[in-house]
Amino acid sequence: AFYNETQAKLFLKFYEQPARIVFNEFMEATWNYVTNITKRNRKNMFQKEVEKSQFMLYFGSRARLFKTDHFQNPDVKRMLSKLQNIDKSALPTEDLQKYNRLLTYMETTYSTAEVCLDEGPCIPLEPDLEEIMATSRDEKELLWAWQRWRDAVGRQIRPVFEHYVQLSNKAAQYNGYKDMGALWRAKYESNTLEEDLKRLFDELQPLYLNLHAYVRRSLFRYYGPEVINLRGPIPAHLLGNMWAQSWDNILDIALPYPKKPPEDVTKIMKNQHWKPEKMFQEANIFITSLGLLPAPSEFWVKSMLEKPADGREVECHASAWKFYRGNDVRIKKCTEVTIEDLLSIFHQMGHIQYYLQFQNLSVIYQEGASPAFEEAVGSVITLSASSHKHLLSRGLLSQQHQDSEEEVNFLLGIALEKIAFIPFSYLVDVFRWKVFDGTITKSIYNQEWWNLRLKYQGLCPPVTRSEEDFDPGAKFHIPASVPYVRYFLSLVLQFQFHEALCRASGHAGPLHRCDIYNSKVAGKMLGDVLKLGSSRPWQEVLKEMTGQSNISAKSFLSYFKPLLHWLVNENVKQGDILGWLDYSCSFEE
Ligand SMILES: C[C@H](NC(=O)O)C(=O)O
Ligand SMILES: [Zn+2]
Repeated sequence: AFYNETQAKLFLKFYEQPARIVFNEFMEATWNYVTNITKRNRKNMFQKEVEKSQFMLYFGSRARLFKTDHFQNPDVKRMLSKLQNIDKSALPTEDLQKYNRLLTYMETTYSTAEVCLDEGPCIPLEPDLEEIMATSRDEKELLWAWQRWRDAVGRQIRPVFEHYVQLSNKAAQYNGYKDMGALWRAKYESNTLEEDLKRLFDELQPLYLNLHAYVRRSLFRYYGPEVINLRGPIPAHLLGNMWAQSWDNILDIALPYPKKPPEDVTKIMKNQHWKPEKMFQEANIFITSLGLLPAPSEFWVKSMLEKPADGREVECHASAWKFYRGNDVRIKKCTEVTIEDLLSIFHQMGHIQYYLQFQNLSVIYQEGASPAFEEAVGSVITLSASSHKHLLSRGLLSQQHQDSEEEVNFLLGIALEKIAFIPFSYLVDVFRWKVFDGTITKSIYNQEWWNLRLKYQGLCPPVTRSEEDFDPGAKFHIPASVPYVRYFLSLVLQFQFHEALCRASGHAGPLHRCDIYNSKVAGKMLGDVLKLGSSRPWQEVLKEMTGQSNISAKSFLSYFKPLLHWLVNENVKQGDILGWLDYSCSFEE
């Protein structure tokens, strides 16, 4: 029996209140676990997870009973169709409980892993191993940290990951998708997603290839010809980051004009006795200067802004949380006083702002217009916050004027974060989509991961890898089953937003000098997007904001145009080739 539109409206109305209660209890239980990893908290989380899944199965299956073809109200149709995708909750109970155990085992293994020195202490990823990867310039020490982290995490996760893939695909099929990759891609409401991704990647390739060649030359000068092959890929442990996903920590090695080094903002923050709370207040000040909503008092009371000092095990990977109860929004982050963490806090506070802005919508619409929109909001604010003009105005820089060479140094610093991230953010889900659709079978997980790392990033493993290893498992989002292509799309989107907001704020001149701080016009433009949540297709939202209905790399390219010219000239001057004709690190015969 198919029900009519009036009954559909009642059904959706009836859904709201219980949904808020069930989701709130689930979020509280999950929060309690990740901020205090104990058996009891895990058991409670599993219990709440089952309850949430039963609730979603009840409503998701009934939502399929409505024939909406002749319905008049587009909202009712959109809400019913969103209700139908219940992800892993579609699994039979014992499969679901097994799946939840696998997921929690992988995520907790990652979050509690430590690397032990031969004699002496064991050190965790945050902050210790990340600090080594960011600041050590000793190739052997970098190799030690890089390899031991992968031994401690990737190898443990590999056997479980194979079962996770099977159960993920089973859940996807229950929801009517051929595999979990298809279910993840469906969130973008686009039947041209994969070609759009390929087009954007190709448009950005010249930027990446020129940056790669230039950084390879810089590393060659620093570490010498035994370590760097000027015609080959770059060893993955030398880029200032455990996953070589962003290279901003090796700006000192790659600085275009070393006689004009930029001021060290981290040092200035430490000299000014910045504390984590002040870093969050700084982001709040920026956001409220746009006329957007302040972080509510509950945020300051309930968030975990630092790694607890009481010995508790916590999940340190930074994330923003909503609890389906009005102003109860929180961030969990093991904050260190560094510029990198300050900018990461701007990113997380962008998620918080989205939650605050869409809280009056139906629960069904309380998410970003697309996962990429959610990621882009905080990052677009960070683009202004990291500008020379803004840091100067906030007393985090003292040098008034930036000459053209200093400006190249600045742009290279932003490029090491944003341009380096292009291929990494693209390949993580290219890998996982192939794993889910069966192209990459479990016997070749690691070699296929490194094939993609070579093909797209021009990186190679600094030591021989085998199928005992599972290097993708050493990156949070894989054991945590968090999709990643959202960050690639956000990279492009955040510059498209930035250009629109800068124009709205009355900015004139190069895009990289824009700071929308204090612009109520820009704030309103952004707020209007956030208030919509996922109630409208993201293409419509993008058109209203920027005038374009498709995601475009034009803004990204124009932001870095001055730098591309400089890089091309530099690479020609050095006689450097773009790309990596050779295919392996020098150590391999
Ligand atoms: C870019 C992505 N950010 C996040 O997870 O918050 C990462 O850390 O890899
Ligand atoms: Zn994010």
